[in-house]
Amino acid sequence: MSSAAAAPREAGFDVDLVHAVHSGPRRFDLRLRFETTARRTVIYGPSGAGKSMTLQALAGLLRPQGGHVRFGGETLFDAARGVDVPARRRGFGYVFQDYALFPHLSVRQNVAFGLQRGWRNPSPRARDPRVEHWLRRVELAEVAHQRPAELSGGQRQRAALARALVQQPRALLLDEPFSALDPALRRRLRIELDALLHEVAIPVVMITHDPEDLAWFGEHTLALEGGRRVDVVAGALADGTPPRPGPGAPAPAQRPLAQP
Ligand SMILES: Nc1ncnc2c1ncn2[C@@H]1O[C@H](COP(=O)(O)OP(=O)(O)OP(=O)(O)O)[C@@H](O)[C@H]1O
Repeated sequence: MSSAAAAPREAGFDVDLVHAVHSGPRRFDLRLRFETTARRTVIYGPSGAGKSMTLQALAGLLRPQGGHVRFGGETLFDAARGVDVPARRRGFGYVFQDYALFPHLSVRQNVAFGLQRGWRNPSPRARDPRVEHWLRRVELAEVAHQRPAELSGGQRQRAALARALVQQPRALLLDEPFSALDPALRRRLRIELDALLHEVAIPVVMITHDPEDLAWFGEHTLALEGGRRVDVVAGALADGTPPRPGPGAPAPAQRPLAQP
């Protein structure tokens, strides 16, 4: 269904970030270089490591002071050459930590917003087949008329994913996708997300501080601390598979999309 599914398998990131921020006497320096062609890259580290800054730089939501961001050989940002492709034109889906759904819009309008070019609200009466497809796919068709406040935490996450995926992104950027959920729900939603990612088959970069996310999704892991890559963070390896398998996770092919 998506052009994203046709993305070349070798499509990957080549990233070199140099960025410093100051807050009073405190200074934080991000110096991060990595390349990945993995389907699932997890940037893992404690609070304040620079994970959000990194993800925002990939998305085009933050303009680093130096370095470059390339995807599939295309330069999206290059400080030296003055290249900075706007976020909208990078072709990435972004799911925010708190999902950033519009509270005054229905679920259907929120998903349709992913297709908008401007800031006008999508019509509540419009029925775009791409929107309807994703509402069905993430099992939100029944609640499509409801507002985000009337959804469960899991449904809100699925609405945010649908809004990101409806635009047929060539990669998906996930900011701590489970942190807003209680622990019992996290496991179920990891299974759901895993199944969805298998289906859309586009590269995913996830940032997290949760070792369980690493175990589930860390095909390629970058451990980050104090704005730098490190070899080990809380038992995770810096450049490869996490040290232990998922928590009794079934094989991917057996993982169903859980019911709401
Ligand atoms: N606009 C800013 N001004 C000053 N300092 C900032 C700014 N944005 C981020 N920082 C600092 O930069 C560092 C990295 O922030 P970042 O949000 O990337 O961390 P993180 O790893 O995503 O943390 P968390 O897991 O808590 O979200 C932190 O020390 C933060 O306080």
